[in-house]
Amino acid sequence: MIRTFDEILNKVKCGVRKKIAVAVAQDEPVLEAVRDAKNMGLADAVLVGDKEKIQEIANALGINLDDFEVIDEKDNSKAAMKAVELVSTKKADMLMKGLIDTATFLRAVLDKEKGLRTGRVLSHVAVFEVPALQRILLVTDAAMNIAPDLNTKKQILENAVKVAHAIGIEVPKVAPVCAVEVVNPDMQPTLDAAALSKMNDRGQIKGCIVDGPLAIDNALSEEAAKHKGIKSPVAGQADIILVPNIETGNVMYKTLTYTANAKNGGILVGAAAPVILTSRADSNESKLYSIALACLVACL
Ligand SMILES: CCCC(=O)OP(=O)(O)O
Repeated sequence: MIRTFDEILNKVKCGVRKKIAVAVAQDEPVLEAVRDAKNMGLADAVLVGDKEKIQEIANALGINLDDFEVIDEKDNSKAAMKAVELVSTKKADMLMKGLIDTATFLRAVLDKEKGLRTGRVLSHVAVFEVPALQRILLVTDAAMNIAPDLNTKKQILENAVKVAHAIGIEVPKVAPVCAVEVVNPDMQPTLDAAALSKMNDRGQIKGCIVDGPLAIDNALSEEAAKHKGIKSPVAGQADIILVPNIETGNVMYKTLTYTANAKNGGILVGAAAPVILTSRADSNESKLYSIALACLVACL
């Protein structure tokens, strides 16, 4: 069983160094992460952003910019578009969000002409190493889909299963979480959770075990499930938490990061290339883990 990001980093051995296009690269943790990814042989990077600021930060960190291509673009929207274009024209293999808000970054990713749309649902998959848990935990979707319907949730779930498989979780257990563990016709997420579970039973969703609705306590804790008398193949053992909406996902992401001492990484799946997407406030370590996840998915 995969328990740590160190194990995930050790798995990234597909041989070919990837190239990352970083949108708005003038940020300390971003530059530290791309430096470390380069030193570890994972990836090279093209840095798009304010060249003077990038140089200033690189000097302070002792990073030699000769090791990186730098494209000067001071406007954040244009820098994001330029980085996306590098990926869509195959000059880079993957895209990375730098010091730019998620909405502006995603506008470039979704640009109809130059963006990275594929026709599939794009969704965010966050991966956590939580000290209180004995396993790696995936949470989806904390950043992209605002209020997904059943069909979108199915595809979000499938994107997360793909990442779980890449990490080495062979048959991930998926908990579509809600506020209650029973189907309540007045609570749409419970209806969707039940439908996703039945779709999994009938082979419409493959490569995983889905069971819900579950609440977050009995998805994560066997004791809580036992105490509430819930019998489920997923209860207490969930590898993937499928949240009902972006608010739940984003709050869970930041709560785990800031109060549970969790390590995290995150990527967007379903685009024409892997997209490294963390919070601006996440650490350099978190951004490095996200690069590793993107490399793993790119090797599929
Ligand atoms: C995956 C989290 C996305 C997010 O909330 O980013 P920001 O904190 O930079 O807005």
